[in-house]
Amino acid sequence: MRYGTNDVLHGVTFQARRGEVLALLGPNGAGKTTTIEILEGFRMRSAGRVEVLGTDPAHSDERWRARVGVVLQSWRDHGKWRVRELLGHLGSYYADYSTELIRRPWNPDELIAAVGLTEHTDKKINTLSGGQRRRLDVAIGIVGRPELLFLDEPTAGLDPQARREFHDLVLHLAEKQGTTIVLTTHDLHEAEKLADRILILNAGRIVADGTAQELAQQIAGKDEVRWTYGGQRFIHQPSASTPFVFDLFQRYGAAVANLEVRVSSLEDTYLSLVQQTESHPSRATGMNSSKENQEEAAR
Ligand SMILES: Nc1ncnc2c1ncn2[C@@H]1O[C@H](COP(=O)(O)OP(=O)(O)OP(=O)(O)O)[C@@H](O)[C@H]1O
Repeated sequence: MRYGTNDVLHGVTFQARRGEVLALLGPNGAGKTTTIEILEGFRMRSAGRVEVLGTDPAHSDERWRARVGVVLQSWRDHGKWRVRELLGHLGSYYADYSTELIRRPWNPDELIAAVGLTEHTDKKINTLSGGQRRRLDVAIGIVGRPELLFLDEPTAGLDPQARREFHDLVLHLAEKQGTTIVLTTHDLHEAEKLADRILILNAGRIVADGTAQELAQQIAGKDEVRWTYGGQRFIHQPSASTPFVFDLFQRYGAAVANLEVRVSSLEDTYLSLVQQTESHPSRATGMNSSKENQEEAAR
């Protein structure tokens, strides 16, 4: 993707599998929204090949659009409509695309309950709070029971309870309804909790691709063991913390006090990957762990 003379995506290559929750992480301006807008068919790419549900989104039709759900970063419209009225209306566009397997649209009352807006069914949209509005955005995105759902920072502005309910909804859609979900987020815990696979983008390049555990393994030796012995404080970063701690106790027994083992978190991995590729941009593709990407790099 190029804006004017500015290349903002460079060789971004990945695949989302059916029923998978894929999270795109990356600092501000990394290219997450641009990537998903290209996949949604909202933005024309400058070059490259894209296939979504078997179709190039740049040449998609209504039938394809009915199978895709989109929750944008912000969407302000229809302020005077009421919640149920708007969902009923938007849902009606999907009725023609109902199939034996996927009944479209989602019943408005069931959908409203699923996103936790039952108390606000008859409220005008411009009277909803920011978080209630975000729940409605999600309802609008899934009203057509999409096979593939794009969520751009879906939980920004949600309170902890709404966030948890939203997580349950995403897991339900993926596990029970087989919906493929591609989401962007700045919340690493959210990515870890929801995503089967995480892509980290930095400055328009994929710098990592794998499960949270695989990404953590790429940054080896980051566990931190802290303890005190004889009144002195020690900190060590062993390559494997369990044998290290075992050895520590074998040597010093109960004299080891205040023991803490801090296992490297996705946040550590993320920061480390982003910092490494900032100082050594050429390392970016080498950090890519997915098979497809390694094959792509080899080609
Ligand atoms: N319409 C546009 N014209 C020119 N440049 C753009 C346009 N939209 C985005 N960009 C640039 O493309 C790059 C990627 O932006 P994008 O919005 O995809 O990032 P992001 O990872 O989604 O960021 P954020 O986390 O802040 O939402 C940025 O450098 C941005 O300035």
